[in-house]
Amino acid sequence: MSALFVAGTGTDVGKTHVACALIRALKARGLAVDAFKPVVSGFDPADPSGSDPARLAEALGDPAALPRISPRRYRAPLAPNLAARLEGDVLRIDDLAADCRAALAGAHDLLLVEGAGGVMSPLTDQATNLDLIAALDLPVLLIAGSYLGTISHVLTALIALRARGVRIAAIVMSESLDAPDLVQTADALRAFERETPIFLAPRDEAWDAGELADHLAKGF
Ligand SMILES: Nc1ncnc2c1ncn2[C@@H]1O[C@H](COP(=O)(O)OP(=O)(O)OP(=O)(O)O)[C@@H](O)[C@H]1O
Ligand SMILES: C[C@H](N)[C@H](N)CCCCCC(=O)O
Ligand SMILES: [Mg+2]
Repeated sequence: MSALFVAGTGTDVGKTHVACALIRALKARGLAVDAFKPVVSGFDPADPSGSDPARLAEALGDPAALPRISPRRYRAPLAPNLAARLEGDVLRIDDLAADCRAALAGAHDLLLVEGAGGVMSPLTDQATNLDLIAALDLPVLLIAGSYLGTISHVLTALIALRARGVRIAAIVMSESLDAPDLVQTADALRAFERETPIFLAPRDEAWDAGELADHLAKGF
């Protein structure tokens, strides 16, 4: 195992939620897991508790890891390049890729790299999450919601990823609020996507990512 890029079909679909559950499941299986989110926006330094890096750090069991997990943290809840510019920073894809490569060089069985927004969301003024995924040549764990409309978003993301030769390790459909039936939606997606395994993440306190962890532990 080495690293997975946790990409979303959009923002707020469940990337961090699934990544945290996967971290817990892999740690429970004795694997050395780490996480990295190259840039986070919507980050409140006065109250970082609900932020992506804080949640990832908590799942790792290392709350002090927050600044290491996300070295580039911006306040505005906007695309990273816009949020950074409001604070006088200009994000460059080469810098983000270099940060990710440094994290990849760390000691772990598996590193989860979480993007920002969806596959085609901008990270810089000229580069998207997909450009970073391609630059790093990482396989993707694609996270989708289960809201009405998600099937188009998943299939579109898959086309974009495959157009750049990106390998997809698995798809996780994370149950959205006020959404149609999760199982029915996943079955409807499977009718169009037969190549990649699709795992469900129901909105259930008892759910854990054990099945996904076991699948990934076999290699991807
Ligand atoms: N399966 C689920 N069960 C319970 N809560 C969920 C589930 N999926 C997502 N959520 C909740 O939905 C919200 C958005 O999820 P999350 O923060 O993981 O999205 P994201 O894709 O990481 O967003 P961003 O693009 O900001 O990184 C969070 O409050 C999260 O806890
Ligand atoms: C602030 C939010 N939670 C994410 N971190 C950033 C989402 C950027 C989406 C950009 C876009 O695709 O329009
Ligand atoms: Mg997130």
